[in-house]
Amino acid sequence: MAETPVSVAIVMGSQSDWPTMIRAAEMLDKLEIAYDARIVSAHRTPERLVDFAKGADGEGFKVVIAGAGGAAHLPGMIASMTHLPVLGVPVQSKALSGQDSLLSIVQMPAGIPVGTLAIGEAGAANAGLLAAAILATSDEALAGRLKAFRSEQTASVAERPV
Ligand SMILES: Nc1c(C(=O)O)ncn1[C@@H]1O[C@H](COP(=O)(O)O)[C@@H](O)[C@H]1O
Repeated sequence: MAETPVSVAIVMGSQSDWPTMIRAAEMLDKLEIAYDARIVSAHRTPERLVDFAKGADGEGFKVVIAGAGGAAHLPGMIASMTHLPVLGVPVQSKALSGQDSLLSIVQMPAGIPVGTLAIGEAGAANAGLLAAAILATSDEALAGRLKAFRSEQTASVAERPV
């Protein structure tokens, strides 16, 4: 059987971002999308960042999910070096509760977009779902799994709280 191509890269600025970014990974697992998770930092590993961003297309990735906290330059720097869609997840920082992460990711200059999600775990989960939605535009089986996920979610919401 042919191996599933690894179509999503999940990158994060630090190991400490993983408890947030694992929510994206869990969503991709649920939808049977193969991914590779890596630590890449614009600040601490600049050469790794350049190699990753310039090589992402060649590696076969179709979507990049990039999470970072604080002075979160990672998603924008990746976006500057690849034409692949980049989904930015603002990781909740201790000092400013992720407001810093959000503003540094969302305020991109026109010309280099980063699709910015909400702060924290909900944003990471939605980044996984948005990556799935992008891939589903050219993958009918995945579109079916995404629709099934939505239906199950709808069915799981009770009509009354008690
Ligand atoms: N924002 C960035 C970048 C970057 O943007 O390249 N690299 C690391 N970081 C962030 O620094 C925070 C603290 O990192 P540590 O916990 O390792 O001190 C993390 O949320 C990480 O994403």
